[in-house]
Amino acid sequence: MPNVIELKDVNKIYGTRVKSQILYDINLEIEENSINSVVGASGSGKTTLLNIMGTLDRPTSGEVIIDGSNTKNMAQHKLAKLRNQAIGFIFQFHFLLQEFNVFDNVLMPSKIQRNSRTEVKERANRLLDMLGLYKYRQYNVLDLSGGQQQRVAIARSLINNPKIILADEPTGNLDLHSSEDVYNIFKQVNKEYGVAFVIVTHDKHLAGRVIKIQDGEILLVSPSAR
Ligand SMILES: Nc1ncnc2c1ncn2[C@@H]1O[C@H](COP(=O)(O)OP(=O)(O)OP(=O)(O)O)[C@@H](O)[C@H]1O
Repeated sequence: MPNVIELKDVNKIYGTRVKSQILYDINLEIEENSINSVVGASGSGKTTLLNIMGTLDRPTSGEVIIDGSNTKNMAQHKLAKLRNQAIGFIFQFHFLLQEFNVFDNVLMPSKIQRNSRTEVKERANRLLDMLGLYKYRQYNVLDLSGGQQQRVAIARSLINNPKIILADEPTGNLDLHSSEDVYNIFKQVNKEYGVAFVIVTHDKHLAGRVIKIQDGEILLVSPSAR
């Protein structure tokens, strides 16, 4: 299987005067169509790692290759385009726009791309249908439950047909039932759309290959459970 993300000798140091190294020599490959869970104690560097994988943050040294493109010397606007095309993001707090309805929130990341409007709208409807949200299309996002709001965020992350979804504690704010719902949706999306998932989680709901981080280093990588 080709890799959709490759990290080569990635180090991350925060601070200029007082330096604090957060990641040490990370080498990691994320295969197309795979599910990966990133676990580790609080402060071990999980979010930093995910942000670097998503090109939201740059490593201090090392290389990040996204879908075959090395991002090391990539101009900011090219990087933004690659990120928007290849990666969908899901966060613990969904960051939905409260002044827009469900449908428009799902469409939001597609505004930057030059895709056909009709196609994008059809895709949004299909995703909302798959996620059991079609009848809420016109609702204001504030009128939905926490679990439903997170499902809107999942639909939004899929609108540009990404190869990769990066999810940072996507169920951190949800009850057990809604959390199970989210993981089942991830498995379904992975199967139907072939999207690779990297999920930072504290949950017992580990899915797929487990990547354990300790003090900024990869402690172990389990084989894929699939
Ligand atoms: N922008 C920043 N500047 C300086 N230090 C930072 C910055 N972002 C994160 N850190 C530090 O890096 C370390 C790792 O943080 P990170 O958020 O990656 O950990 P985490 O494993 O995701 O933790 P948690 O499970 O609590 O979310 C922490 O000590 C944090 O304080």
